[in-house]
Amino acid sequence: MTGKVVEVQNEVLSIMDTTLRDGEQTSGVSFTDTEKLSVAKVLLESVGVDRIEIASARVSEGEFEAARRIMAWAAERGHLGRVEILGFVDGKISLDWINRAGGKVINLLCKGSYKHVTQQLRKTPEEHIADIQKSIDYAEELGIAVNVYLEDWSNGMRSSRDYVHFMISRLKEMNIQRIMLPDTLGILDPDETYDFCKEMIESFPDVKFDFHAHNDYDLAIANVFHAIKAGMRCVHTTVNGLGERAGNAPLSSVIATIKDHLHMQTRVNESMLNRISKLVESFSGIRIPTNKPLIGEFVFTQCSGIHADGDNKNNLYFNDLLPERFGRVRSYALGKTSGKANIKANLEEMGIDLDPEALKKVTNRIIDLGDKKETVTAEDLPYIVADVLQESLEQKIHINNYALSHAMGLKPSATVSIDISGKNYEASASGDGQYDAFMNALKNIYKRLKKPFPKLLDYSVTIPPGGKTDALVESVIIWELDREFKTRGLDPDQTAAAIKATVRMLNLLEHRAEFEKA
Ligand SMILES: CC(=O)SCCNC(=O)CCNC(=O)[C@H](O)C(C)(C)COP(=O)(O)OP(=O)(O)OC[C@H]1O[C@@H](n2cnc3c(N)ncnc32)[C@H](O)[C@@H]1OP(=O)(O)O
Repeated sequence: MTGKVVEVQNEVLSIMDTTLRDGEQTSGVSFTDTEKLSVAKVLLESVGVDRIEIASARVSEGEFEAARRIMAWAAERGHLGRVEILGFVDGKISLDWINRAGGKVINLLCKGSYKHVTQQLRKTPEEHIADIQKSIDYAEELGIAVNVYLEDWSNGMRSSRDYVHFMISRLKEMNIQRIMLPDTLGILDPDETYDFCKEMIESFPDVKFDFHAHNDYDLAIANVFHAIKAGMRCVHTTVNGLGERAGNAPLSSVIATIKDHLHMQTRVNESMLNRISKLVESFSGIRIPTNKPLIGEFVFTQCSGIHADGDNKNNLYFNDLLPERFGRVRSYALGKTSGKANIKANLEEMGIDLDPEALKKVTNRIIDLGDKKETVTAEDLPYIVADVLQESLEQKIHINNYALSHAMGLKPSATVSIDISGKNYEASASGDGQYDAFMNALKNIYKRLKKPFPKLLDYSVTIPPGGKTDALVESVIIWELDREFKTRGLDPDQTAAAIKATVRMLNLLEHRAEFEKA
């Protein structure tokens, strides 16, 4: 244990997640209405953020349909006040759009800097206030609640502070729930964030403020931290930090920072953060970097042997950031920096017990492979062990033959003949692609034999840089059967590489069953 005594404050901070509005403003990202509805459901009901922003008014028919479906669901589930839509100061246009979609809260995009109001809208501040008042009056008629974004507020605080004060002193007299302060271009540093937020809170103690960070200097999390220190009680996030340019403050990091560094609470269920990250990764097509805090593939993987050794000795490297909190598990990487403790942990996980001499030999072989830039995965271990110990790990499963067909206008098909422990089995199937057809044929055989077949979770193909079409292609497939595991295949042909990774998986399952029996 750290031994640090911290006082957890009872006040609960609130989170407004804008993955479905600002997050979708990531270049190349566009969610379908069904994807938006799924993310909205998980965010509000499983993750437990307080509010979500789901769309900008006027954007498109698709955006309207998504907003309409989410609002219909929110009405059924009693969440209407938690779902917000950004709208513009454009008379009745945005409000009518939101009303037709069933929306009950508009986040009205107003100007937070003198430059923006005078140069973009070409209005005086008084004219802008008058237009905002008209929107608010119309919102009231429609029964729509209003929050106000002061767009470009951070720039406004630097270059036209009087204008910002003028706006808020007028807005606070209007029928507005919250004023949302965005660092629209991500220009702030933590000290400025603190000072600007403090100034707002001290000057307008009765106003409810939100702080909205952007990550252009990689300071979004630090700025959120300082905004809360200055007294902000609601911050905006996006899942995986999606958002325009460098993105917004990532939900998972904000939640962990609030809990572990500010010792405050939110209503968010930490154990769901990994799930929502994966969902948004798959819907957005934006891969999570492997080293992205809390949600990246390798952030709970110890690479250094010394750390693994310390974990075995009274948990010497304990810290608050336990993977289990976020629905994840710690793993130990294999490579040239893994010592025997790392390797032992992996072997134990697979049920393999080696004497110290054998363990040393296996460790040296893994270090050798790492030096040659080879990727070593836990699933390679039985092969390395067998090789080093000069036993050959029997290949129980061989592909005898396969034929794949791909013809324009016809569904791809595959015929597979496979040898399992000396017996031949054959099956044919069609699929969406040649590999899919191959997998369907294999699954038919496994179904017939009543053998478990893992779920394919992820499939990635890497070709060496340079675009040589005859070069080796590496296919890495992530499977799930009780737990996740990974296999690789190398071949100049992409489908053949995937088939090799699949055969390796089948053999591993056979050996795993044996290890588990032993
Ligand atoms: C900080 C943020 O992230 S805010 C994000 C806001 N969201 C979006 O912009 C995404 C969706 N936007 C859109 O689909 C489009 O921009 C639309 C539908 C809103 C408007 O489209 P268009 O009519 O083609 O205008 P365009 O996209 O060029 O926007 C510029 C116009 O918006 C006006 N404008 C800018 N800010 C605002 C505002 N807050 N309220 C009202 N009008 C505004 C500009 O003055 C300009 O008007 P002008 O053409 O009369 O000079």
